Amino acid sequence: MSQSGWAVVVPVKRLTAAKSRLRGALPGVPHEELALALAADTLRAVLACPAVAEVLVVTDDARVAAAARTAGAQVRPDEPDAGLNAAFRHGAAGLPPGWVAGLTADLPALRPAELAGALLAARTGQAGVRRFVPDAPGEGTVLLTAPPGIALDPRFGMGSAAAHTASGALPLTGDWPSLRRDVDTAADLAAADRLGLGPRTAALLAADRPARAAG
Ligand SMILES: Nc1nc2c(ncn2[C@@H]2O[C@H](COP(=O)(O)OP(=O)(O)OP(=O)(O)O)[C@@H](O)[C@H]2O)c(=O)[nH]1
Ligand SMILES: C=C(OP(=O)(O)O)C(=O)O
Repeated sequence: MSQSGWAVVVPVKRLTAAKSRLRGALPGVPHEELALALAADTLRAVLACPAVAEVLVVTDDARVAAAARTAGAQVRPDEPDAGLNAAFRHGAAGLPPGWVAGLTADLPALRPAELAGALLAARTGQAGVRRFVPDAPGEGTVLLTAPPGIALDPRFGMGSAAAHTASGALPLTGDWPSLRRDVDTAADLAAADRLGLGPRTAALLAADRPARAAG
């Protein structure tokens, strides 16, 4: 990895269990295909971001792992298999010293330039502190960053924006709608569609159109 580039840790749950709140959003598409497409479009954007030197996917899902490797990411097993924050810690622990970010894998509208903008803001703000980008509603977190020598210390989960603030991280409040648009529900997916979806998720929405029209 280059001295100046970011290492980005992206955990992805097993597709059979992932994105349960989204189940049924596309009635004509198997749920696992939708969960895979969300992650693949997220990874595509991260890998296309010029500020990113290395992408580390933490997953136990064989299809996600294969797609991630093909796209150019590294893959680590989901150890100790103790949830999202443990997966972030595991991924970050295997990285050389440097700027580290943790990003959720449910950002199918993500634009590389918006991620680059947030990562730049994280580096140019107050020195020595963790920074985070809240999700669109403002209660969750999509991106958490740590400077060299500072642990990522992830507090993702319900109410994570408040948890990250309480842990000493500072919010980044730039205009990055595609970064903030995580997809948990059918309404979120529609909002991401309005922003402009990545190609894998867009193709599934197009394929599902007859099923939705019939329903
Ligand atoms: N590796 C790994 N990734 C996880 C785990 N839990 C969540 N993630 C990932 O973290 C991101 C944000 O998680 P959530 O929005 O809670 O996703 P989710 O658990 O798949 O969704 P729901 O079932 O609807 O709660 C998604 O990209 C998930 O794939 C986990 O235990 N291990
Ligand atoms: C994981 C998070 O939430 P959600 O499950 O809503 O994506 C979070 O915002 O930290």
